[in-house]
Amino acid sequence: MRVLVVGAGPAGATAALQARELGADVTLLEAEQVGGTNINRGPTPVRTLARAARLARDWSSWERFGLQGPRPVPNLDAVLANSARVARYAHDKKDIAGRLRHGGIELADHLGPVQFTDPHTVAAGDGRSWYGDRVIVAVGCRAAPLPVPGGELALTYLDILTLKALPREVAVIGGADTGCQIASIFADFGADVLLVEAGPRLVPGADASISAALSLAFEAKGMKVATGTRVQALEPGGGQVSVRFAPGGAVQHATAEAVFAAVGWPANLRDLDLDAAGVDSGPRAIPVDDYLRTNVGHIFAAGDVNGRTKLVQTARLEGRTAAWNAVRGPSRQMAYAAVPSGSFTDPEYGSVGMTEDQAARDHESAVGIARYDDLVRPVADGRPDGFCKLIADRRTHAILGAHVLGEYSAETVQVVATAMAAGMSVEQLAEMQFAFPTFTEAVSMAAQKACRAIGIGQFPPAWSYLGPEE
Ligand SMILES: Cc1cc2nc3c(=O)[nH]c(=O)nc-3n(C[C@H](O)[C@H](O)[C@H](O)COP(=O)(O)OP(=O)(O)OC[C@H]3O[C@@H](n4cnc5c(N)ncnc54)[C@H](O)[C@@H]3O)c2cc1C
Ligand SMILES: NC(=O)c1ccc[n+]([C@@H]2O[C@H](COP(=O)([O-])OP(=O)(O)OC[C@H]3O[C@@H](n4cnc5c(N)ncnc54)[C@H](O)[C@@H]3O)[C@@H](O)[C@H]2O)c1
Repeated sequence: MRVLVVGAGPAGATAALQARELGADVTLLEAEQVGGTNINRGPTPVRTLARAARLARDWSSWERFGLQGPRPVPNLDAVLANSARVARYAHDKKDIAGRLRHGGIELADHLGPVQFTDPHTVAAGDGRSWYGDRVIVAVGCRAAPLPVPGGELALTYLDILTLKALPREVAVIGGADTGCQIASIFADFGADVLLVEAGPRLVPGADASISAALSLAFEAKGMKVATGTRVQALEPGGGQVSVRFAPGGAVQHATAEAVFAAVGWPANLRDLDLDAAGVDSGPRAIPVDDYLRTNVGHIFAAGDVNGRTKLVQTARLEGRTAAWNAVRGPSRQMAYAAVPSGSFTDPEYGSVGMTEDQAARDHESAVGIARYDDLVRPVADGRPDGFCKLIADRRTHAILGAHVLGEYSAETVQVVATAMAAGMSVEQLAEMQFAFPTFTEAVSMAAQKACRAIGIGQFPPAWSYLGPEE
């Protein structure tokens, strides 16, 4: 069997490896460089940048720890070179392309966008074409343009990696995961930051408690946050960009040296010519069934392109699942109940499973909240602002979700994700030992509190908790 995989990000590269492992002849076609958004442009270099910004900001806490010294000054060229170094690591040190080829996968990269010419054939601009008995589309997404007058003046996350100087005033439009990340990085580098989100709260898909706490934390470090207001226009003037928006209905103009838009993440469908393959798509994604099949049975769509969850870890698992179903027939379904995710904003946030509002729709739920300042480690590390909220079903005691704001959020929710995947009950989680002193102890405390709310388990208040019980 011949399997064609289009796009070599985490979804496509994993799909190719899995299909090859199952014995298929595999061709992997990539417009640019193996690694996709993940390694080349998005999480990997931007996370490295966030680390530099965070180190710069940590200077403000030195005094509390009895340390003295001048404020560090970012050398932007060196900061960006380090981000590029980490992104290159996967290519230079791990040699992903070499390993794919060594594993027997025919890899054709730097092709420019390829397109369908019929339901089994994909062609590149140089005239070459490839046949597949099965085709896995894994072309990912891109930053949406800002659809307002002057929208072309806005930069995107891609432009951060080629900046020539750190802007002193930054406006970020779109306050979901990408926008919050960009805003937080520039704030930590010392810029004045305005963050504008059309929805009623930052990160509209997050648990409401995370959105509220994140807004407060951003404002506490000097950022301006405007929610419930859509940017209406951008205008140039005097080397700056003026941003028009209308919080509460009254029109306001803010100026910034640099404006970044993070207003959506539609799929890379433009160049694919899906019509030639008979594949139905919406404007932003290719719909798939639980086996990741499109409406055309032998064509699958994995990763961001199918619009389900837009995360690296899901892209990888969807790549494996699509390849399995392509080679062995539709026998593996995707499940999304325990997908952990986390941001590298300052403060970080992370989540897994249902939000409290979602849980309340179908469950009689109980909530346990552990505050970071009730634990030793966050206080010792000078990061006492944060919490872990754990949601459980009162009747079945199943763990429904967890939401964490503060240091190491993504690592902390991973513990809960593992417990959920293992089918543990909330009391089993509450009985577990957690290493001391760690941030993950928040999970233990939140689970014990959820048990107390349900009325199970007879847990005493944690011995180190000295304040009044809520
Ligand atoms: C700034 C930023 C930060 C992020 N941070 C995180 C994070 O911390 N954690 C997380 O889990 N996720 C994060 N994400 C999301 C993550 O990058 C994506 O979910 C992930 O990369 C999706 O993998 P994919 O394989 O579906 O697509 P991609 O990684 O986008 O790969 C798709 C590949 O297809 C290629 N391609 C496109 N069109 C064609 C064509 N016509 N022909 C051939 N090839 C084509 C592209 O060149 C690309 O290499 C972040 C995204 C951004 C933008
Ligand atoms: N750390 C992570 O895991 C991470 C980081 C970045 C992105 N991602 C993923 O990538 C995907 C894309 O995220 P994203 O944040 O780029 O896009 P998004 O589509 O999730 O959010 C875009 C935001 O822009 C707002 N918006 C749209 N038009 C606006 C306007 N005119 N004015 C003000 N606000 C406006 C929307 O209300 C929305 O909240 C998401 O699924 C996300 O989970 C993950």
